[in-house]
Formats: sequence, structure tokens, C-alpha cells
Amino acid sequence: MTRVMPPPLPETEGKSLKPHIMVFPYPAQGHLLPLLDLTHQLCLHGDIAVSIIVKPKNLPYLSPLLTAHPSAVSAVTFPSLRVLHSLLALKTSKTSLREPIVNWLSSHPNPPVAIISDFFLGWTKDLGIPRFAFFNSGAFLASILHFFSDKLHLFESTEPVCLSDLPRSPVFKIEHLPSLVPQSPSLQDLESQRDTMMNFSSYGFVFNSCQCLEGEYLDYVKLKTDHTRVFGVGPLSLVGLGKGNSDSSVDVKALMSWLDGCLDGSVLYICFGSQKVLTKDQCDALALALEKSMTRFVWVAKSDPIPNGFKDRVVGRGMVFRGWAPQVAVLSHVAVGGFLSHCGWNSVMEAVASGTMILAWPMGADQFVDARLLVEHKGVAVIVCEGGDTVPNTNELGRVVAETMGECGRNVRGRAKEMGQTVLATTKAGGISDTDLERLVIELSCL
Ligand SMILES: O=c1ccn([C@@H]2O[C@H](COP(=O)(O)OP(=O)(O)O[C@H]3O[C@H](CO)[C@@H](O)[C@H](O)[C@H]3O)[C@@H](O)[C@H]2O)c(=O)[nH]1
Repeated sequence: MTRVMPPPLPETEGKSLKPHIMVFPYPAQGHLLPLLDLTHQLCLHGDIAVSIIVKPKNLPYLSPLLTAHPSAVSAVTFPSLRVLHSLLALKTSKTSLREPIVNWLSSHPNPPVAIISDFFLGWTKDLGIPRFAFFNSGAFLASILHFFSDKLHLFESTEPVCLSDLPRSPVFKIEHLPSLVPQSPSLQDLESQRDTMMNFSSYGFVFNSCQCLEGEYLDYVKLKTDHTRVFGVGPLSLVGLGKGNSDSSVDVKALMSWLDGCLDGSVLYICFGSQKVLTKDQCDALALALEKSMTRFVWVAKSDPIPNGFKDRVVGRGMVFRGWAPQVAVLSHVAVGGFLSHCGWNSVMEAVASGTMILAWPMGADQFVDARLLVEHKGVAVIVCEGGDTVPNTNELGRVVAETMGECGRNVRGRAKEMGQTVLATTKAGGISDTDLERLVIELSCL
């Protein structure tokens, strides 16, 4: 084991030690950052010490947190973390990690009273201290995972599945179910199922979600776990640990000043998360659809193959942004009226918090579930395309984009704005997410 930072020192003799919490994020950006945001919130709300288990290569992500809370937060790393790079590797990581972590816990002068770990790390429930499973995704997803945790047999059919036990009894096509739902008795799927069971027998649950967005599913999780240690503390993106418009690169400045020159609500922001890269056919189709739509847009294209000449054809009306966009800042810019998104949960929470309507193109993972919540349950999004490999019909996509960004989208936009205001209020002092955060801090301090 290599300690990166010294452990939090016990306080002066006679004084009681701060409650010490261990935090273990799954080392992918979409998982790591929300859990760091949660840690920031916990430190703001309570006098606690936190040790974060982190891969050495992810240490730079901790800088804002370590700067904000130098005496409360420290980083810990273990050699066996270095070799872990895939989900499967991390899921089976208990063999190499369990022992060093247990030794670390027991030899600490102020041993952690609880661990908050990513829901991909179900096995951390067995480290001998109460474990809070952190879901950087929704309670609707968690409810679905719970529903399937003892129902592998449902996949013998190819018919759509009715989740009869859940609020609203949603029906899903098999191919739209979250990829984490075990779909066969294979070793990997059984492992996934075991992880889900470990999650649901954990001491508590923390969701980057909130009552006004997912109240019925947060309640469902409480019902199924038979306790109230279920905390909806989102949207965590609002705490802005370096996620605002702090990037002052030339490209980001150009992007923000281009937005400044656009009419309120006129721009469609397009970004498919941190990982997805579109194929050439998908890029060609999206580019043509955008041309036909005559809508203003910002398209965040990481390494996506944008067609030759496209930028020139849309100059003045559209912008292709290469690199990492300041998404939270862009979504809260008044010029942005819609967000073409794959519906990854972080993007969902950021859009909802900013009151921006979503044009949904769910592609995989939990994204069909997230889109269902937004489109059918909340009415703050419309579906414009479906599937990770789908090449959209350019006429159809161009028409839907133009209509939704125009008059036809007025109601959806209005509901998204209203939802944004409600969501914002939940994180203010006395709001329900803030109250849940307080409840969580009290729970941790009493362990
Ligand atoms: O140029 C960019 C691109 C992304 N982001 C941020 O990156 C995050 C992207 O997260 P998300 O929208 O959740 O997408 P993925 O990165 O695709 O997330 C994965 O992890 C999520 C959380 O578990 C799942 O919901 C998704 O389905 C899964 O694809 C968001 O905070 C964005 O603000 C930027 O700030 N700038």
C-alpha cells in the first residue's frame, strides 16, 4: 500500500476525533466526479475526515477537493489499483484489494466508521464497516436492477418485459433494458447479479438524484430495502467543483462569446457524454439533419469524424467544438434552448438543473431508462432517435429538431424550465436534497 497523503491526524488529546469516512469511487470520470462532488458537500455540511481511495492516474481530479478541504480530505492508493482498468477487472477486484483495505482500516489511528462506494463496487459491503452504495445514476435504474435481481428467467422470452412491481409498471423492450441487468446465466452476468444483491443489502444508499425528479422510485428503494437510509442529494453538479466556466482556453472563450451573440433559447447544444464517438455514417446523417433544420447549434465532437466542408456550410449558424466543453456552463447559458443528448445520467441531472429541454437519443447502458423518465414521466424531453448504432433519417431528424426548437417545443421547454426551478430549490437550505444531505451527515456522525 502506498499512502499518497498522510492520514488525517487525530485531534489534540482530550478532544473527540472527527468521524472518519472512507470514499471509494469507481475510477471512470462519469462515476468519479459526482462522488467527489458528494464528498465536497459532506465536508461543507459536517466536521468529518475523509479518505478517498483513488488510482494514481486519477489524483489530478482530486486537486480542487484537496484545495477546498486541505485538513479534512486525503487520498489513499493501493498498488493493486494500478492494474485495474476495466469494469470487470474492478468488479472482481475484491481478491486483490480486500485484504490491503481491511489492513489499512484496522491499522488507522482513527478508523473509518463507514464507507461510501460506487454501486459498481458491491463487494465493498463486506469490509466490516457500514457501507453506503453511491448511485451516480437514477433511482429508476436502481429500482429496475432490484426488480431483476431474482428474475434471470425473464430473458428466456424476447417479448417486451413488464416491470409490474414498479411504480407506473413500465414496459421495456429487452434491448432497452440497462446493460447492467443480467441477461443470461453467464459468469459475468451472475457476478453482476451478485453485485446488485450486495448493493441492496448495503447499510444505506445515496443517489445523485432528487425527490422532484424521482420521488416515486426513491420511495420504491426505501420500500424494498425496508429502511429510510436512502438519500437523494442531487443534483450534485450544482456544487461546481471546477466544472463551471473556469477553463479559459481560447476555444472555450470563443465558444462562450459565440453563445453571447446568440438569441436567448436559440441554440441546440449537442454532446453525447464522455465516451461515445459517433461513426462516420452517424456523423454524416447528424450533420445533414442539422443543415436541414436551420437551427443554431454547438456540436461537441470529440474525435467524431465531422464531414468535410460541414463547418463552412454552417458558418455563423453552427459551431463544432473539439475537446472538452464546459457543459455545465454551456447548459446554463441563456442562449441554449435545447440539448441533444444520449441521456447519460450526469447530463440528465445537469440539463434538469439548468432547466434545459432534452432532445433524447438514448444509445445504451441506462440511457433508455433515463429517457423514459424524462419523456414519459416528466415531459421535459422528446425522443429524436434511438440506439447506439442507429443512423438517423436526416429528413426526420432535421424536422424534429427544427420543430422542437421552434413553436412545437414550447410546452416541453416550459416544463423543463419549471422543473429547473423546482430542482434548484431542492438544493437550497431547507430544500429536500439539502435536507437529505443533512440527514446523511447526521447518520454518518452517529455511527
Ligand atoms: O465535452 C464534455 C463532455 C462531457 N462532459 C461532462 O461529462 C459528463 C458525462 O456524463 P454522462 O452524461 O453521464 O455520460 P457518460 O460519460 O456517457 O456516462 C456513463 O456513465 C453514466 C453514469 O453512470 C451513465 O448514465 C451513462 O449511460 C454512461 O455512458 C457530464 O458531467 C458532462 O458535463 C463535459 O463536461 N464536457
